[in-house]
Amino acid sequence: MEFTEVMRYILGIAVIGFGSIFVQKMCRKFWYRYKLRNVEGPRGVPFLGNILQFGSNNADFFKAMENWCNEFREVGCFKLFVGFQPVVVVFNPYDMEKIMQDTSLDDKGVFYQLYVPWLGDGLAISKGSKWMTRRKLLTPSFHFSILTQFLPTFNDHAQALTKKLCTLFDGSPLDILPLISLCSLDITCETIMGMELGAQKGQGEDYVHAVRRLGDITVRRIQYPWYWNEALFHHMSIGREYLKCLDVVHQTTKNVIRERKLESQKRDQRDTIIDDNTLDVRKRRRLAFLDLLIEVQKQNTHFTDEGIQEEVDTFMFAGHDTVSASIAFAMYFIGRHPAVQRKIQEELDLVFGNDRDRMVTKEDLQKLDYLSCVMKESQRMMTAVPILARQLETDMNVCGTTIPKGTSFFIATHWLHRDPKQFPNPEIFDPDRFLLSNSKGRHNFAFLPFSAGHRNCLGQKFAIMEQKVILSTLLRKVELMSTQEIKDMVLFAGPVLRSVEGIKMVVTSKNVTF
Ligand code: HEM
Repeated sequence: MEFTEVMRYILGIAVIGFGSIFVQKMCRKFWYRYKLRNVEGPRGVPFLGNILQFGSNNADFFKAMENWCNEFREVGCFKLFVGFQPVVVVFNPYDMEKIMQDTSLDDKGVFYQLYVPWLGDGLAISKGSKWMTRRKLLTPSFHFSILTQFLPTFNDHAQALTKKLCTLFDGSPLDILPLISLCSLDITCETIMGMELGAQKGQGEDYVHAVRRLGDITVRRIQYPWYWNEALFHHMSIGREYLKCLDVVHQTTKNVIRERKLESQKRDQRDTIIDDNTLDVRKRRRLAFLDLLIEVQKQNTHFTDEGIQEEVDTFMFAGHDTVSASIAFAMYFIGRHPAVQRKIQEELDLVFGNDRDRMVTKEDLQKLDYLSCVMKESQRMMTAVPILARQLETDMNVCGTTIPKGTSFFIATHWLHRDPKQFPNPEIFDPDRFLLSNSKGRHNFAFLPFSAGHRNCLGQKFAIMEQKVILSTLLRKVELMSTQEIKDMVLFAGPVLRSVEGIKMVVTSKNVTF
């Protein structure tokens, strides 16, 4: 056979191959369109679905979601097509309850697969027996009584942050988020990984930046199927940037693991903490999260280095980016509402008296009720993880119809939290709506900043404790003022909620010494 004939032959096979895949996908899409005919949604175009309406960046996508959620507010759900993939966006409490309580709905789906190069098949992404075994293993490390052992670490880094904010700020508005991220990264590294990173002292900025870019780029990939193929993606400029960031992040976590393993070997030699082969709960509790994984690996050869790496990457990310966004937005709202700031101050005066330096104790945490309401209201207005995803493995009855298996859900908690039936005047910041007396009659699934059900946030108590310690330390020493209007904030999810211009604030020290 001549060369041109061979080429023609190969080309023919390729055309038939791609053609049949294309026809198959089109038939599948028509089938989904038929099955989802009772769910309203914006009109898309053939092949691309609604992709062209997503705009050219993550902020445009967020705005498009906002407009659609407003348009379909009455029904509380709508459908989209991301290329050939059918998606139902849900943001009403009734369907939320069904989704969150269905323990068989375990698959985070095609979109979360794009997080795998970064987070591996760790706790946030895995499913089935792998997820269940790991969740069972790790849950005791997040019990309230264990977390209170971290209070000295929370306090130390909260005080370092306060000092930094007081010295850096000179009366002009500055973006507070980068400083809070470094503080939160220090806390995550020390409490979860058992290692001092020194991010507030200048280490780790490259890690924080790389995590941000990985998040932004992954959300971008979710919107555009032409970024989904790994091999092709790695040859694009955005893909090359992604790989560089991946390297920074994985090198950082590998170093942490290496150091802790060395430490563990030394400990074994000293034969102090772990003195037999049974990891009973009491002993687990004395171990940092990463040390626990290392000890488990010693006794279970199936638990590989890769297994440790994916959990470390998951917790390093989940533990710092969400918390720092939540704290920064809470500071923003406090800075915009002087009356709220005064009320917090009164509560702090009651709990701490004139003592602006005292460490926050677990008893203090339980007394800071108004601060809790402020944190909740801030999470309602600016939901740190604004959209979650799932994929149906069996048909499910939601949105008043049967949604066929294979459909993805976008669980849009940011817009769930703006339901005027559950939160009258949802655009008004009002912490009092979370007072016990004002919460009566509200649907149990109307407020889900940490998700709910079996896949809820494992770090919820950790996050609340960290936020309370940082805010109550900070607000005893500084006054906050936000100059930015909320309506001027351009928001985007990457995957944690952020503002394009950062969160600009004026921080004024209350004439205190450090
Ligand atoms: C304010 C801070 C935080 C918020 C708003 C938040 C929110 C969430 C949400 C909404 C989910 C569900 C994600 C999904 O279903 O796709 C989740 C899962 C998770 N979060 Fe958090 N989170 C926070 C802090 C933390 C912290 C501090 C840690 C750990 C130290 C953590 C660890 C996790 C893990 C491991 C999962 C996956 C749980 C599973 O699937 O079993 N989170 N978080």
